[in-house]
Amino acid sequence: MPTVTLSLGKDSYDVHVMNGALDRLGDLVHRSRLTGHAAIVTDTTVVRHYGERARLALEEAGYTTSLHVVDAGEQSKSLATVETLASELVKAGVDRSGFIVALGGGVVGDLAGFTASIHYRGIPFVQVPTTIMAQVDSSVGGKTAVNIPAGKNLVGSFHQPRLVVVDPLTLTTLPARVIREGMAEMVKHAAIRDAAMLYDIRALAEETELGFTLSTIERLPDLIARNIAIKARVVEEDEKETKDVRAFLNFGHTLGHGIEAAVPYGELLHGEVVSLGMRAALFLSEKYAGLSAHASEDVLSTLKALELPLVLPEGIDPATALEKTLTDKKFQAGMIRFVLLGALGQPTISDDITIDDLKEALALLQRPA
Ligand SMILES: NC(=O)c1ccc[n+]([C@@H]2O[C@H](COP(=O)([O-])OP(=O)(O)OC[C@H]3O[C@@H](n4cnc5c(N)ncnc54)[C@H](O)[C@@H]3O)[C@@H](O)[C@H]2O)c1
Ligand SMILES: O=C(O)C(=O)C[C@@H](O)[C@H](O)[C@H](O)COP(=O)(O)O
Ligand SMILES: [Zn+2]
Repeated sequence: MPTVTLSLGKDSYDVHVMNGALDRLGDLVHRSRLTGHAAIVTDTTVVRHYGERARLALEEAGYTTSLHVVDAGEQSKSLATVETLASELVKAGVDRSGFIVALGGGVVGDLAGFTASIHYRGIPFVQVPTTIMAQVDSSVGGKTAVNIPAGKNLVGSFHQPRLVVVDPLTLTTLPARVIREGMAEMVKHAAIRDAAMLYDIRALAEETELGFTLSTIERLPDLIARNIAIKARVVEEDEKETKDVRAFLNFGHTLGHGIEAAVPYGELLHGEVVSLGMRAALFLSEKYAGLSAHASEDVLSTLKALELPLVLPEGIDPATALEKTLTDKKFQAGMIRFVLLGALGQPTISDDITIDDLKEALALLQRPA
């Protein structure tokens, strides 16, 4: 099975990618030397598909388990859910020798990871991602967070998982919209580190007509592992985002997060706003960083092949999106740190983007691509 190792000193861990890995979860967890009670955190949709299999795999390896189910969707990434979950963990008898297993998409991973980072001042957790978004991006790297009304991911922590177990076969039950939005982060990885991958993503989009068949899934582990490796190398270089390297993973996210927070959380999926944010960032990259129109088109055509949004949906007020963008974490000392591309695979960070530039980019998003 492809295994990607994140080398982060005492916080190093493996990401195993294998069709069927879910049924080997107990064994893999055991090999990572975790002991104690396994508290499985999942959502109302994922529990129906994979809850029992995860529980069984852990119990067969000798773990006691409990199941903690939150509502499916972005609205569960909240401080209120953290409090409910933490109370449930206490009630279930999860003590400091226990650990959390985050079984689900990026919402469950971010929420469960954040809870693990503060519960009893920190317990270990394992990521078992079940969406493309979570398998190629959110389960790796240790960023955990919840949203608050002021903005996306504004309350969070860095807490690396002890282990990540990726089973691409779990993607067979994903709705097409969730597949598409997850692949936006693959496009991001391609844009910042691996331009050739744009062709593979387009081929996959055409071949599957956006629903994964079993024969496609057979080929997914390599593509997923390639994305994880891109992210792993960036995280190893700049784990806590202090060196202007990890911020590259935020390509398309600054305006994206503003747009995401401009409507009730969950109305637009994360990958959808990253698609919009990437169109805006490509425009600003052409204007300020010398990105060629041809390179820009390469990325845009991939987003189009995935049928991801490139125009602001009706009902999104650009002024609200701008206001929410101005509270993004990338603002420091009143200046926005914006990720641009000088060329495909060559991201840079600019401090020169002004509010007028952001307004111009939002105006662009109201015109057809
Ligand atoms: N921490 C990070 O580095 C990082 C990176 C990228 C995204 N994120 C966060 O991830 C979140 C988005 O994650 P997401 O796109 O996975 O959304 P999600 O977790 O809400 O999952 C999308 C939907 O798919 C359902 N689902 C999950 N797995 C399924 C399966 N196998 N079969 C059927 N249905 C399934 C879920 O119940 C949900 O309704 C956002 O909050 C975003 O901010 C975090
Ligand atoms: O891991 C990272 O670093 C990323 O930026 C990955 C992003 O895809 C992800 O959406 C992340 O949660 C955004 O981080 P934030 O610090 O902007 O909240
Ligand atoms: Zn993201």
